[in-house]
Amino acid sequence: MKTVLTIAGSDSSGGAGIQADIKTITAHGLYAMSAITALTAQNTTGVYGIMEVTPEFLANQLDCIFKDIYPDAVKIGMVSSAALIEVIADKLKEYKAAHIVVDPVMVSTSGSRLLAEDASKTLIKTLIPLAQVITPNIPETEVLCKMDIKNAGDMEQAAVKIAEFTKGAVLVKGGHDLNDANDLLYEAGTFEWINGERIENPNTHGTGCTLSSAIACGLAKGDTLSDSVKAAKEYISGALRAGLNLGHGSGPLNHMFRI
Ligand SMILES: Nc1ncnc2c1ncn2[C@@H]1O[C@H](COP(=O)(O)OP(=O)(O)O)[C@@H](O)[C@H]1O
Ligand SMILES: Cc1ncc(COP(=O)(O)OP(=O)(O)O)c(N)n1
Repeated sequence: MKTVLTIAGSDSSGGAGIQADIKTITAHGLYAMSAITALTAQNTTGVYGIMEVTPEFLANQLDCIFKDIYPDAVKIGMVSSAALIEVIADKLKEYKAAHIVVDPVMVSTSGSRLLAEDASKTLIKTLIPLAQVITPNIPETEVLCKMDIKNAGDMEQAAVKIAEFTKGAVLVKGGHDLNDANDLLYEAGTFEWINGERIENPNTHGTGCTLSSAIACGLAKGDTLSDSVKAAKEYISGALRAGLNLGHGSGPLNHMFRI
């Protein structure tokens, strides 16, 4: 059985973070493992508290995983501090991890900062260059490339700029575009638009986490990046279309849509 490791934060409401990743990986028929970077007290209305693990404890989790069940792909989500980012980068290099997907989670859609302001530089310098693909949403892309994004042309320009300092591919996600849900994959100097119909559903909590772990599943199975992204996009659309109306805010996706 193929295995995927998620390194991310826990979402107590189960919609994003580690919980969304494990649901996604399991729904793809792969074996899910997790290294938790932080606990969040969170629900569909917002993030009300964050408690980080220590760098030593994160290192301990990663050693336990890599020495026993080697992951075929690794997805990285919320990592809130520079010290934790450095531990992850060191361990991924030590164990020669492959097929790394980095979702550069910075701020939740509900407006909470999930990455310390001073940690962005460490993320860019140490972790992002290890990734086969990074998956920023539009606000994260604006931070990474220091430009405003208003249209598809800006997304293309931003992807090229970001690829100058990442060694891998860039997937600029279009979920925050109010008209379309078109994502742009920039890989080895080539643009590929992966278009999607915008689904009218206010319950989009965890879309980014779900997309990145679904991409990791494709890569773990040996699919190309392009095919992995297309399949992940179909998975997101299915989970949004199936609908689920839980909580008082932006609720979670329906991962049971294929069952
Ligand atoms: N309403 C929607 N309809 C269809 N696809 C969506 C919708 N909202 C987000 N997506 C898709 O979900 C994925 C995650 O995108 P996005 O919401 O931008 O990320 P994040 O959760 O990191 O902010 C992307 O593939 C995006 O196109
Ligand atoms: C623990 C944790 N990790 C990540 C997020 C952000 O989730 P994401 O899917 O990127 O986007 P939103 O759910 O905020 O739209 C989170 N909230 N919690």
